[in-house]
Amino acid sequence: MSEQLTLQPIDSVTGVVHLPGSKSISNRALLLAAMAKGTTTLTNLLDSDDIRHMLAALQQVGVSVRLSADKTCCDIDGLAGPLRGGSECVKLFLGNAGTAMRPLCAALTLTQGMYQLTGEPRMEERPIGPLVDALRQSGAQIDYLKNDGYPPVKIIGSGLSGGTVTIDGSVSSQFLTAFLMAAPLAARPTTIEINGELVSKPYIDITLKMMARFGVDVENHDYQRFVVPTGIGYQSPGQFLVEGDASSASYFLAAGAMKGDVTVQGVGRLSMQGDVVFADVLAQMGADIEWGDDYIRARHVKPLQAVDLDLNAIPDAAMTLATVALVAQGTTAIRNVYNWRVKETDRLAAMACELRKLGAVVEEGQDYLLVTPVTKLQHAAINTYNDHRIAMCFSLVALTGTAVTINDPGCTSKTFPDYFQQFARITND
Ligand SMILES: O=C(O)C1=C[C@@H](OP(=O)(O)O)[C@@H](O)[C@H](O)C1
Ligand SMILES: C=C(OP(=O)(O)O)C(=O)O
Repeated sequence: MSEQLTLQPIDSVTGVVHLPGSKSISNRALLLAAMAKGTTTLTNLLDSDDIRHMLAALQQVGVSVRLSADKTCCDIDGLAGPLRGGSECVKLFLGNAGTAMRPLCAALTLTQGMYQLTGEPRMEERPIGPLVDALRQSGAQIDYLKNDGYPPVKIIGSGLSGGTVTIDGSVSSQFLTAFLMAAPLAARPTTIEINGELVSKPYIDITLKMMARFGVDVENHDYQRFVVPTGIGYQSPGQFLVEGDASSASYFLAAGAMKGDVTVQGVGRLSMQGDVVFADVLAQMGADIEWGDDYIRARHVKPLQAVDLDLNAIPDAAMTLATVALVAQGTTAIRNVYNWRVKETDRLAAMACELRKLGAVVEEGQDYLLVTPVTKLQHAAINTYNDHRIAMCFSLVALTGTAVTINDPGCTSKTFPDYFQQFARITND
């Protein structure tokens, strides 16, 4: 039987949490630094499974990386161009890291090598078809090794031609992010047209800001069309500080809003991550929120009220709202989150199932979740489906006056290996 962690009811939470580095920024920074001219020193790099997979893959394709003993500081000697393969087929295992699988799939088409990209069983159920379709329009040779539209894939690098391509933006923004980051090294400039409504838009802002930090400016025509120049190539910015992870911040901010006073250090009003607006959601519910340049403080000052929101822009932090809803007055609606179904697990089904075990009243729609609390929740053992965010979200149940058992708490290693230690540090019981 896998490990379990039982959290007893928590009276209140107080304290300051120094956030680990952002997953989204860490993996983008590593790949951009690898293709850039010059050496980049990354600080506050996240040390977690997703980043480990990206680092290992980069080392397998010719990138020299020097990691500090605590693995949060990293020097990367850029290749001043595409990654490198050998004459043999290189097998890259990428776990369940979407931010490694999708961007590397695009970047490796620029090389002259041959690669197989594989991952955990769940990765084989997470789509990659829209990205492969777009890359093929630019001349890439990619084959599916098992099921059409899904990893594992085989890439025969031969470069990207550039020109105009169309990409489906309705399932994951990571497909567009991946293409954008590869496009500056194509033979000609690329115009990317978006089919369907682009989801998770703020992640594209992260991509564009980071590409700009590495010297490449992309034209964004209202998230419908992007024009990427060639010929400039990526330039190392020298030093690059990775912001704290705004999705990881959501659990601590939620805890403060529910029952105490918590400050997260490492993200604030200057953040490039869309997920910081989760603090505005908490403010709308009645929490007192204070913004600094690189901190956010959340305080409970009165009972929280339910909200009804379209959270397509912040799919990861939106999950946190599902457990905050357990103490809000009224029915909380989390809308337009269809793509929860294609992430670490089917998150709409999983959240609905586990919230019901606690006694909450839940309606699961095709792309929404309605959560209505009950006066007294019941203790339950929460299945986490190998989904770090389910484990972290349900830790908040301990703030409702009910104990909660988290099955397989170690699954937080995807993005936040010591989450439960950090959570324990802010609890007063
Ligand atoms: O680009 C990124 O860094 C991410 C984009 C989002 O995915 P989708 O675009 O698939 O929603 C998010 O859920 C994921 O955790 C990280
Ligand atoms: C969806 C997530 O991960 P990935 O980067 O693998 O898509 C997540 O971290 O919630």
